[in-house]
Amino acid sequence: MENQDKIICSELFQKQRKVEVVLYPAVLAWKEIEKSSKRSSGTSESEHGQTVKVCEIVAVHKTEDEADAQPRSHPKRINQPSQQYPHAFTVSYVRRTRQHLWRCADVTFHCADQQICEQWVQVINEQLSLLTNRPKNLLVYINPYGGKRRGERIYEQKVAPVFRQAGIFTDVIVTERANHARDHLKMEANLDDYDGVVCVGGDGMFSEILHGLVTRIQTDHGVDQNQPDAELVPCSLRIGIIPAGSTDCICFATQGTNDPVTSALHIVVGDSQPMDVCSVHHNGVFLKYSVSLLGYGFYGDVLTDSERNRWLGPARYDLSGFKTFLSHNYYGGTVSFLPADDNVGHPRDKLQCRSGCRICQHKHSSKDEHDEASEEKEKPAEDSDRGWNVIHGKFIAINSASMSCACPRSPKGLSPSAHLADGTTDLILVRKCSRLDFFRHLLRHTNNDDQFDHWFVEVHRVRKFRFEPWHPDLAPLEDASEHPESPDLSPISSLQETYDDRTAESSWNCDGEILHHTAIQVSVQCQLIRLFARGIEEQQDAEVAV
Ligand SMILES: CCCCCCCCCCCCC/C=C/[C@@H](O)[C@H](COP(=O)(O)O)NC(=O)CCCCC
Ligand SMILES: Nc1ncnc2c1ncn2[C@@H]1O[C@H](COP(=O)(O)OP(=O)(O)O)[C@@H](O)[C@H]1O
Ligand SMILES: [Ca+2]
Repeated sequence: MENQDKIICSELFQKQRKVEVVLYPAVLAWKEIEKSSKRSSGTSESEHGQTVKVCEIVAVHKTEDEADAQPRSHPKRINQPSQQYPHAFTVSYVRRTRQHLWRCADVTFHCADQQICEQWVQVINEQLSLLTNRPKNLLVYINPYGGKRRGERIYEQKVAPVFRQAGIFTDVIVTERANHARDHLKMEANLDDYDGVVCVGGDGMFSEILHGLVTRIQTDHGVDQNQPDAELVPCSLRIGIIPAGSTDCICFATQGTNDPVTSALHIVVGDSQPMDVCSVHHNGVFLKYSVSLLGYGFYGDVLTDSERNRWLGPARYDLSGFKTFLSHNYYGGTVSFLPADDNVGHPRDKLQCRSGCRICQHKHSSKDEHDEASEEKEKPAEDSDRGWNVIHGKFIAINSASMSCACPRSPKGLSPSAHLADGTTDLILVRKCSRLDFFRHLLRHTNNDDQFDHWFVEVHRVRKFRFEPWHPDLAPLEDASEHPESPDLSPISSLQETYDDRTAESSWNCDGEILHHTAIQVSVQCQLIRLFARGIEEQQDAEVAV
């Protein structure tokens, strides 16, 4: 960096070392300039200094407390250089640790001159105030009931201190009932007062915030959500997720971890990650939005069963997962889908969506999308099915993953290469197969093997899809698509005897909420919302240059 780029440069004192500290427009850098004679480690002086991106500085403050201002390792020594440097300021910044975890680290610089100390604090604060993407006012909703019921404690102990340190003002609402947050956002909240909304809870709680916010924006703009082809208005407020639920898939899949402090820091630095939203309709009536999993069959049944055991907390999913696996139900139906264009890749191309993903950035301009939508509306009725594929079959699971759906149970997720903001969803069809085969498929969600590499699994990247369960009277007696060489070798097939796949229906799991209709039409709304996140960072991005 050139000399003229320097905003301020001083010789200061840090941990018994004299350092040259320089603030550039985008970077704070410090480097030892004089080897301390008192250093006991005997290690050679570091050639390279340390740097922190200005956009990752959380706060700077004058270190008022004497104890903080003095280096702590040698409190009794007199004639320490620290005595010549009685003034100090502390810079708090984002430090990356393992596995996408972020922590707030402090570095304290000591100076001889009070004015220089104050000048540093002022100049760094001025640089921070230029970062216009940082939120100043947030509306926080806490679900005290989700996950292990620790939402309030997590917020008070881990998140509120970080917001305070960063000077963020918050209005906090602890919900008193299901849909409290949704209704408040829809009808009461004065959205102009805030730069973002924070959700403390799991995927179900996120779904409440999503519905409240998206519905409010559409109402304010006179958009009718019941029209499946309506052009929805994107939300200007970003949403932050503090994970305090049972699966926390939306948080995990957008930042690589479900850690509350990491989430708080992504909010503080003002990250922005666009995200697709699926709109779900039944016969032209709006049902729900979904951002992660829409699952019929296995994941619908797991969710239905798990709600009866909510008292078990997150473990309810393990119990219900096991029971649902044993019951080995399958469901007849017809799936139709509109494939995505080739330029968004394929679910098996192993191109994972990461921070700054090129596929997501390549999204069609809004104009193109608008033209496409109008074109579709103008088509004559007999053409409206053009380009659609239709599959009839018996399915153990029909999953639509609009993002990877990575979570602690499955760190690579249901569709490891799904993208957060490409305007598509990955439609995974798991046909009727043996229990052992289905077990192998499930197991592959937890290791490096390809979960799509089975004869009974197919996956398509789509922009829209529809599902129609087989009507009992109209259902074909045999499904021609079944694999002839893979009979169900289940040792406990007696469990199946009373199960009639011609009449049975499952339910849809929509981001952890049950849908009350089985026949649905789904359409992906490209980049309808934005999160305080940046996608999962590649390992080299994660290293702070030193
Ligand atoms: C032999 C071991 C097999 C293990 C297979 C595990 C596969 C797990 C894939 C999980 C995908 C989860 C997708 C996200 C769903 C959530 O939206 C939903 C609600 O979350 P929350 O509100 O935080 O409770 N969670 C679920 O539906 C739970 C699915 C658990 C399945 C075992
Ligand atoms: N105060 C409350 N009392 C009861 N239920 C609530 C409350 N606030 C939110 N909910 C509901 O709790 C459900 C689960 O919330 P969530 O935070 O996703 O936890 P989990 O991940 O454990 O399912 C959601 O359906 C949400 O609507
Ligand atoms: Ca997507």
